[in-house]
Amino acid sequence: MENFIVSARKYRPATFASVVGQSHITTTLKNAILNDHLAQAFLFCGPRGVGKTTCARILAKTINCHHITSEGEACGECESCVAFQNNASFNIHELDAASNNSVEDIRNLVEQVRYPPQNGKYKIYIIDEVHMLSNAAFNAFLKTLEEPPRYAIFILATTEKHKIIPTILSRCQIYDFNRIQISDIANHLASIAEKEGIKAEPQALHLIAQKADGGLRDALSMFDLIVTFSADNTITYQKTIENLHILDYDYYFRITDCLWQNDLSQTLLIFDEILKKGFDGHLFVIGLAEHWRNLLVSKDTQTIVLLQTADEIKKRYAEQAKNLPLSWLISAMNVLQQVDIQYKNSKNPKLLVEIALMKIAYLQKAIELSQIVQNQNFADDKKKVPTP
Ligand SMILES: Nc1ncnc2c1ncn2[C@@H]1O[C@H](COP(=O)(O)OP(=O)(O)OP(=O)(O)O)[C@@H](O)[C@H]1O
Ligand SMILES: [Zn+2]
Repeated sequence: MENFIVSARKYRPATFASVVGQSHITTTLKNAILNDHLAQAFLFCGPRGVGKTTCARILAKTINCHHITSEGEACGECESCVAFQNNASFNIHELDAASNNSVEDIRNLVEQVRYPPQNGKYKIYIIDEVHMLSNAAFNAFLKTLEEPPRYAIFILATTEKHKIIPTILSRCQIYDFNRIQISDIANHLASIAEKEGIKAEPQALHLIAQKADGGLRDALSMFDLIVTFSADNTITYQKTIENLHILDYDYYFRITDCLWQNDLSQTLLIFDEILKKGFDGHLFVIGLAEHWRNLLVSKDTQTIVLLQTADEIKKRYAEQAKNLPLSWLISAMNVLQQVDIQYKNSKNPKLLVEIALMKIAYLQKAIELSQIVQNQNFADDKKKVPTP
């Protein structure tokens, strides 16, 4: 049987151009390479799995390439590039500071820095999770970082920039990596699915992208998980919600319809069904609030761009949003927001949500009633004879 290679490894970008969603960084790096304006110490900051190590490796490969392209990319064919691609280059050293954070580990690294590269121009040292280095290790490293030999380049990476001491920060050029946009992740997954001959429903890929919360590595792991469970090489919406234990959008659409139509009993039954399926009540409240936020942005042709979901679902949002007045949506969201705040301290959170749903189910009646009262008062005022 063919060995299964996880997608995150198989599809690690080999060029700056194939890095998703970090063009502010890749463009700057390419320009620095083309203008021969490289810093000697970089700090790559940002959430997990967004391309920090990937960019560090591409940078390492590119600056040692013998035929850098006019776009600032490595040629991928020269001796140095081939060595990098086969993990056989002596010019790249990676240290995971999460597990090698002692003074000894850093001393070994500093010792290596003294030897110039035998082939190629630069030796690159990538120190991942650099915030995990012990204080003593940091101090042992500072001197080297301050006066590195000309051929040495350090790329420090961290998910927790605030833990990096100012003396290190001030010596590095700092690059902040973004969380990757849902649509960019979904498109990337779609292109991988195509290469792998996997049929994937766009809605399913959007769902994975949403759940990944901006991290491409996490998105790829979820993608692999669903493929593994799928006997027929397909990724459907249904399989995705089951595997990732996500509440089906359909519940939010249905409960919103019931609430708007004052159908309290159906609303409570749906909520009960959701809890019985093992979903958390608080997550349901947050999910419903998000659903209404999506309805709100769908009401306006300008804000609809803020709706990051598959086209099919977009149509459904637009359809539901059409029937719901803005005033109702805003009042309903206010009620829900109170539940969100009170949920954690409530002794009976289920009842808290039920009461909120009851209030919302009668919101329209309350709005109508207050309008009737207002109109009545207005009519009464008009009838009043002004006092002389
Ligand atoms: N921006 C991106 N574009 C394309 N693929 C990406 C990107 N970010 C992450 N990946 C995928 O996720 C894998 C892991 O990414 P990488 O190791 O570069 O993340 P990282 O930001 O260094 O994460 P960590 O902080 O956990 O070390 C890559 O092999 C690649 O498949
Ligand atoms: Zn090359």
